[in-house]
Amino acid sequence: MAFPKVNPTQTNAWKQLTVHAEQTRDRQIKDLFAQDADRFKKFSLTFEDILLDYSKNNISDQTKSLLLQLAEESQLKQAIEAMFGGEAINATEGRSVLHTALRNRSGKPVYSEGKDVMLDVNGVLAQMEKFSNQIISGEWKGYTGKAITDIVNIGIGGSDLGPVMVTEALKPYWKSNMSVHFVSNVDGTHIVETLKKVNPETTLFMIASKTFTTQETMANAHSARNWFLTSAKDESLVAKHFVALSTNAKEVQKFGIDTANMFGFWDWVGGRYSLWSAIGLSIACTIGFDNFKALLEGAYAMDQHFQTTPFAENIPVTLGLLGVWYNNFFDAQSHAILPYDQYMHRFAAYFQQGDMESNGKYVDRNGTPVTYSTGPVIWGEPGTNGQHAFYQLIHQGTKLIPCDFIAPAITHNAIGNHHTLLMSNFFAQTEALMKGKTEAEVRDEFIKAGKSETEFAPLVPFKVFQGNRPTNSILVKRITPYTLGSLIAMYEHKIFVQGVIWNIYSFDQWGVELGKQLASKILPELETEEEVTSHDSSTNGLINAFKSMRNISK
Ligand SMILES: O=P(O)(O)OC[C@H]1O[C@](O)(CO)[C@@H](O)[C@@H]1O
Repeated sequence: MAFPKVNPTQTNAWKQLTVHAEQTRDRQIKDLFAQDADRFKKFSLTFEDILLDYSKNNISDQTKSLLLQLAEESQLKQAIEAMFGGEAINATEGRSVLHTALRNRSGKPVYSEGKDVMLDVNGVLAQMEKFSNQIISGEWKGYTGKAITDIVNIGIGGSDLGPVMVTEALKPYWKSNMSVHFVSNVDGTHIVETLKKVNPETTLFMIASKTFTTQETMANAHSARNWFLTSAKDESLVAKHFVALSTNAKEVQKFGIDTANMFGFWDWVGGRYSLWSAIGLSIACTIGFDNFKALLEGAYAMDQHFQTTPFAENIPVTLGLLGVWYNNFFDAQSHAILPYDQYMHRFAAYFQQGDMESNGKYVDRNGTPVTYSTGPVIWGEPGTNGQHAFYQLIHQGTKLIPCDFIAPAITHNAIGNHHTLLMSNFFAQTEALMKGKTEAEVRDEFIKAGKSETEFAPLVPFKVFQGNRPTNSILVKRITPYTLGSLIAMYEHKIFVQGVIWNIYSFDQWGVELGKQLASKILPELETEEEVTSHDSSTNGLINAFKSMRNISK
């Protein structure tokens, strides 16, 4: 049975949190530390090699217990059971949500609306294992008998961002004879620039698309096929160089890929949750199947933690509730993800889709517009680059931006003292954001530097930091396939927790449809030279200006 639809604002916890937020708005996090020597111990959690320190937040025991009460009143427990139990919780698409089944390493069945899906899941994993071994060992040959050296994954959104993020994050695990490239944008530049780097004799194209109808992906796939055939000349050779990762066998066949070269998945895998499925084939062929399996295992371990750990010690639940606290009671509009690990440079971009496509909804599960704020804007860049770009606003701007700082204790590249330098910044930033710098401290600094009152007085206000900016620190031992799997699953479940509390459907994405519909209406209009009059004056004006600009003879 589906979990109940609870309007969060009608819960007792929400009402109490509203009052509590008013009373604690000006509370200083640094004072909370001064009052409690055990604060770090109290507000940090460990899971295997992951430490979450959430003590640098504007929370007390009372805040935590009210947030936990909100989770209870929102029926989060039932919602978690409904998801893992394969209920059709993606109601607007009539589907269950079972990316967790893709990494179920328990050997136990998982049911999607009554049917065990594990036979199919394990079947595709076996197919991926065999294939990735053939590619990496060089046993799979291209049309001139040479081994594959380059993989080009053609996909967009969830069929691109996950594989890009994971292959980048796990670069130290790449097999030495293999390179991977990603083409997503329909802008011809993306495919053209990629094709310049590869050789048709040694390149394998993975056409990654759940639906196999996505305009961008199909356009890129056709261009890649034409480019390949210019060299190979013979259509039958496509089989050696093109595979499909999809749920849609009919469209795969229509494109000309033999279904023997198709790696399937199912409609209960959301695009933005699909890197664990056949969509992860580019990952498996780059880091090897053993490492891909470790990624799944790390995610499975986090799934277990999420499913079985009491909410008070549950990492995704804690992160989700903290996000709700700032989003709904402090008007925070965005949330920054800041990995202090260069390899994780696409992590924030990955969760931009993961979070914003999931929780960017203004209609609740009853079909009624919500009266409260839902998903935040997710953004971020790796430290320390972000420090020299946008941290100014986080430290001294007018907006509250809760941040997650993520860093490994052990680097994959121990060169000089780089990692110690990096980590000193990691620790300093969260301390600075929390403590700030008072006027008295600023004045004291000037005085110690020998400056006179008349010299420094005008500068004082600019050098004050209010502090009290909340952060989570996520410290991991090392970024391994296993730990990365756990971290990704951690954020996936955080998103789920928030979607449940906001009473929205986190697993559909109707908001991307309107633009697609209008683009397909405009496309034929761009293919003629006729003046366009069917739109508003701005759109007409722009289209007509474009037509005249592109016409070089005019
Ligand atoms: O895998 P497909 O079907 O090509 O879809 C790609 C992406 O398009 C979307 O449907 C909408 O942007 C995403 O949810 C999805 O990840």
